[in-house]
This record gives sequence, C-alpha cells and structure tokens, in this order.
Amino acid sequence: MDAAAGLSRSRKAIDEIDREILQLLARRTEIVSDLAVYKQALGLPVRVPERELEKTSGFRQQAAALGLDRDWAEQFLRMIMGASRQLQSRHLLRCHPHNSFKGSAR
Ligand SMILES: C=C(O[C@@H]1C=C(C(=O)O)C=C[C@H]1O)C(=O)O
Repeated sequence: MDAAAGLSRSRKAIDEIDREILQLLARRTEIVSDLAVYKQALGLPVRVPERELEKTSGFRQQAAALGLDRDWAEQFLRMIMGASRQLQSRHLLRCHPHNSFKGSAR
C-alpha cells in the first residue's frame, strides 16, 4: 500500500475508534443517570473518594499494562468522573431544587 492510501486507511480507522469511544461514553453516562436515582433512594453522596481512589489506581495499572502513559490515563479518568459527578448533582438538584447536598460535584 502506498503512503497516501495508508494515511487514508489509518484516518478511517481512527474515526471509527473515536466513534466507538463516544458510544462507550454515552453508555457510561446512561448508567450514571440510573446510578444517580439509586443513590438518591439510598441517601448516598455523589462523591465517593475511596471508590475514585480505587478506580484511579486500577485504571493506572491497566493503562500501563496496555503500554499507555499512566498519568495521561489518570487525567482522562478524572475528567470522566468529574462529568459523572456533575450529572449526578444535576439530577439531585432537579429532584430537590431547594436543598444543598453534602456530596458536591467537586
Ligand atoms: C459513579 C459513582 O459516583 C461518583 C463518580 C464515579 C465515577 O464516575 O466513576 C465514581 C465514584 C463517585 O465519586 C459511584 O459512586 O460509583
């Protein structure tokens, strides 16, 4: 395959992977929405630092095993978890607009 065809094929493969990443993020977001309902029913806080620590440590190890930079992987996960907390906080705020919650998004 010549270089131009290789470039085009690589870009198509990247586009497909990026689409899959978005689909997975959308799936995670749907599950976080369900989880927010369960947490609210159980009176649990949005932020669970020990779970985040456990997840971060596991994610770093998995990233390294795949040849990825652990610090970059951790930043990526932190961004995803931050969005997840914001979504949960918005859910709680919609259900209880006059309350403030101890489990904040930050
Ligand atoms: C999803 C949860 O809520 C928060 C967000 C997390 C995440 O997005 O992975 C992890 C822990 C919590 O701080 C949870 O409690 O499991």
